[in-house]
Amino acid sequence: MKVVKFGGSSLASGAQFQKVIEIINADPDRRVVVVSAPGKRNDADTKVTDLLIKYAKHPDRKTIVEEIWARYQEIADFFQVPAELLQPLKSELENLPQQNYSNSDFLLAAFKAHGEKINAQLLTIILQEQNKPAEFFDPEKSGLIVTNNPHDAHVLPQTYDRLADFQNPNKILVVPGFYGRSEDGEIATFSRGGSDITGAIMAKGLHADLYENFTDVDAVFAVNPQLVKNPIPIKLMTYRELRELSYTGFSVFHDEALIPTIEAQIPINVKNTNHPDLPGTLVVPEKDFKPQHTITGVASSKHFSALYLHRYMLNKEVGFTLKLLEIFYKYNISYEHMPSGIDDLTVIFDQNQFNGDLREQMCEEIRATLGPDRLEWIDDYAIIMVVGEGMRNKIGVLKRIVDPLAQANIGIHMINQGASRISIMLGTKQADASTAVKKIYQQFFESKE
Ligand SMILES: Nc1ncnc2c1ncn2[C@@H]1O[C@H](COP(=O)(O)OP(=O)(O)O)[C@@H](O)[C@H]1O
Ligand SMILES: N[C@@H](CC(=O)OP(=O)(O)O)C(=O)O
Repeated sequence: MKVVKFGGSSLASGAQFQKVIEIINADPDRRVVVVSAPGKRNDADTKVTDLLIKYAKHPDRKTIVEEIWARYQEIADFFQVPAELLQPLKSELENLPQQNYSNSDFLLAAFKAHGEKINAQLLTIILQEQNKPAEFFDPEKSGLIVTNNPHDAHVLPQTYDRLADFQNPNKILVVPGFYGRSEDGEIATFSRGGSDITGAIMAKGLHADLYENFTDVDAVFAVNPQLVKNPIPIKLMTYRELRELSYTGFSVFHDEALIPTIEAQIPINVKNTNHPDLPGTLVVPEKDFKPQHTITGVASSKHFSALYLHRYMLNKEVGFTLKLLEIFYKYNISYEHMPSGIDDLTVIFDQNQFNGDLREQMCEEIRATLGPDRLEWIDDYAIIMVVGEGMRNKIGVLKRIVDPLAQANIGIHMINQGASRISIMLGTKQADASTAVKKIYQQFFESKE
């Protein structure tokens, strides 16, 4: 059995829905279909999820509801869905402001989730009208239970016990991606792009043989195709390679979605809805992989800040890092990386965690508690990740990475090699990140060296 997930770009219009239905029909093993909300039809378009966020903020603006509904109506018209079958979906959208929510964050989460919920119900209706045994899977009623974080929920283990009950070889289960029911009974979404996570949860919970993730590109490429024209497609890669690259900017697959598939050792096939006959990218466990290139891919992410701390004899001081981590814990801040020297420590954070004067307060407490000789906050921080199982045991890889950066006059603030045996992480200024990625890609995939 295969779980298939279709991203927003694959479901952005009636014509795209038609391709999706052909893909489902082409393989009887495709029995669990996870859908995103309608995405962009062109560069100037707006994703339905973003329209729903606007709607949540201005629930009395009729024009926004009309704009959202028009997206679904266009799809329904393409398939000539009878109006009476659509009315309940339209009412569900219109009645969102009248429902009860425990606070404004859960209200926003519920509005966002309805992009997927209405799309899944619509696809179910269209398939049923075509005499297919489609059934809507309701994450709230069916027990896709997640933590109480309204916009960054995580699946809870009890979900997997319940999902096993949904195995049915005679049905096509249509599942809205992106959300679940929180422990307290409200809708909570995963982080943006999180329908990939739902697909992975369903694949693990229903013991799929393969998780097919359909999107709008032919494969996962060795570099973001928005940075380099026609980059080489990756045919085969490992879970951990994709996880490191997704984490650092390969937005084609959500980094958290790797976890359930790794736990269940289910291969992932990233494919293009517009060219379903192409093989796409197959993501597999390390045991099934033999590297073809020294590096598999290179990515960058620019949303980081760094805290630099200097204190002589740091290496001899028992409990320094413990106290620092306690302060992060108190302020509910997670950190991404912590490279250190004998008297120095750099802590790299996701910038998006710091609102208002939180950063100032936290730094003040660090000063007061730890008395560093120097404390510096660096807002302009990007991370470049060079990833490849093939880098292990190869001599001179670091030289090949840093040479083109030196030639391009790009300063490197940090290098972290060894923690993850299959990646080298570099810190640069945000303005240098894209050029650095292009130069590294050229070095490994275009130069003859
Ligand atoms: N290395 C990469 N390989 C392929 N696509 C990438 C890569 N890095 C970023 N992307 C972007 O990811 C996009 C697909 O992801 P996304 O927009 O989330 O699709 P979907 O709507 O299917 O969920 C592509 O259109 C591409 O611009
Ligand atoms: N619709 C949600 C979830 C999602 O996964 O979307 P997409 O498959 O279009 O990336 C979002 O925009 O974040």
